[in-house]
Amino acid sequence: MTTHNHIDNFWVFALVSKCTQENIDGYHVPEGTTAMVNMWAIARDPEVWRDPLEFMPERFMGEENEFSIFGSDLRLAPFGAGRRSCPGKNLGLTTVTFWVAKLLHEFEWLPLDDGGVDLTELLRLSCEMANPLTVQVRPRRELSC
Ligand code: HEM
Repeated sequence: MTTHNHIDNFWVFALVSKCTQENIDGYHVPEGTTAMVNMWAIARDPEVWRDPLEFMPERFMGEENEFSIFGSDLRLAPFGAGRRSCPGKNLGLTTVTFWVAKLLHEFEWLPLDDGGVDLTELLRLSCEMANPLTVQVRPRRELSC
């Protein structure tokens, strides 16, 4: 199913998950339909996020701008939502900074060419790098086993 509007997508998800009706915003949704949330579109919608294309990490700070990572605020759902949301979210949240710090601390990351990092996107089921980043990784110290 395609939707003409990403806000619709937002609501389609909420309604389909209740499985109570077949006609949503003029679209016929047959029973058993798998509905995907278009997070890419939601994240770029100025009706959902102020200046969506601006790099503003502070938008996620403070109570006023706080979003729920636990699935009740679908503007951002890094761990999914609802009953099948990620059971590892607390482990992920508490350890992801550690893993990134560990990788930077233990290894030197060198580009394979001088082309820089190409952030061109390739939108599939998730948003991938169109040209994968290839790097050479060198341990910063002798590894002991
Ligand atoms: C930053 C780290 C992580 C992110 C961003 C992440 C994200 C996700 C997402 C988006 C889903 C799909 C949820 C849905 O279908 O609505 C998922 C499912 C799942 N995740 Fe994670 N995850 C992370 C870490 C982990 C960890 C550390 C574990 C286990 C130790 C884990 C175990 C699972 C499992 C078992 C599912 C399937 C749940 C189900 O289908 O009922 N995840 N995760």
